[in-house]
Amino acid sequence: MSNTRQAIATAKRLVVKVGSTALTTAGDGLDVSRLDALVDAVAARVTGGSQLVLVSSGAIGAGLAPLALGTRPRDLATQQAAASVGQLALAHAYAESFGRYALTVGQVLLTSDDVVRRAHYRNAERTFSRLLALGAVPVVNENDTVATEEIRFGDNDRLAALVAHLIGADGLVLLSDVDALYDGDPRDGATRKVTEVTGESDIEGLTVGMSSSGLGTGGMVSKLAAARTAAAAGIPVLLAAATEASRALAAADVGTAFQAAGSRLSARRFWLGYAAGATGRLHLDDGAVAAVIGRRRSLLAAGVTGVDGDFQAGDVVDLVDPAQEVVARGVVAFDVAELPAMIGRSTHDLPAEHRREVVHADDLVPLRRSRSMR
Ligand SMILES: Nc1ncnc2c1ncn2[C@@H]1O[C@H](COP(=O)(O)OP(=O)(O)O)[C@@H](O)[C@H]1O
Ligand SMILES: N[C@@H](CCC(=O)OP(=O)(O)O)C(=O)O
Repeated sequence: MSNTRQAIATAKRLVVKVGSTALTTAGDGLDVSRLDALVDAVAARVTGGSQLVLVSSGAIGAGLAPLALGTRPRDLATQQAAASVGQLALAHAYAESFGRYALTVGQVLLTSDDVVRRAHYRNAERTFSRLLALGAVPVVNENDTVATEEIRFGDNDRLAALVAHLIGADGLVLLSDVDALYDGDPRDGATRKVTEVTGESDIEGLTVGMSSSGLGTGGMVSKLAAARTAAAAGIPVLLAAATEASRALAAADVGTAFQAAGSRLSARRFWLGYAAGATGRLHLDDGAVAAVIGRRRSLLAAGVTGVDGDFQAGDVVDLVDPAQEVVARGVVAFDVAELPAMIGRSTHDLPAEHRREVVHADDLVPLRRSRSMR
């Protein structure tokens, strides 16, 4: 049994995310028997003393049949209408199902603003901690009915990773219709199951694709990204089939386990690296990349080769290497209009009011993949 599976089996605080494909079918909408089976597994952990947040997709899928929509709509307005109908059905089904165990559920519908803006992030944190302290099971989804194309998370895998860090979870379980990560899309024939991911070398060269069902959104791409985000932030992750939820929550040898990086990122650094929205980009030369990523130094104007976007001092920006890969994120100390006159110049050549770091090391989170997973 891996350490990761053991950590999840004994986690005191846990986030479990279930995908649309595990709960709904296009023709029939919500499948209450599958939902009940999931709740059986989850309720066992809660009655056993764990605090658990359930992130559940399925609102759009559950709204299709009642609205006589045959397949998942492509346009946002119809998706929002389906989610409006489906979320009610979903919340009702969860309340009934957890009720079998005398457990109370609380619905939490989040938009990306609730985590992207730091003050809202803290507010969401308080809501979760109060609900958990009161013994309720928070059931989370994106607030699809009001989310516009621009502000959407779009996939609940990322939302689940963000919530896991937000509540200080000791584990994240991603449940889907597929039972593990494979080295290629299992629909394409012979593939090898990946059971343990301990670092980048375990996922290099994998072919990771989109959803097969037409109901799910991000496919394995978003699951892998979410698993890596959580693991990099110090949270062990297990990806498994929803039909094996009980076993997955009890350390059985199922699914793909993602080992957590040694240390847990602080709430502020996690928010900065993974939750905040970047409003611009700073382009770095190789020397600056080495200083910022390798030696964890502040970014100086001398190593910046270009800027784009529309940002002000205090905003979050992406730091991009010469190959255009985002290697870090940080809080920029200057407005976009101030930087063109400064870039490429040594700090001592700059006027006194500009003689400081462009991004201070304390406000910078490296994202480049190294031996550990980021
Ligand atoms: N390398 C891979 N390993 C496993 N599944 C993959 C891979 N590439 C693509 N997939 C597809 O991803 C799907 C799961 O994603 P999705 O349908 O979005 O699930 P959910 O609704 O649970 O979020 C699987 O059904 C599978 O067809
Ligand atoms: N918020 C949407 C689901 C979005 C989503 O991520 O779906 P999935 O890929 O099935 O987890 C809904 O409830 O229909």
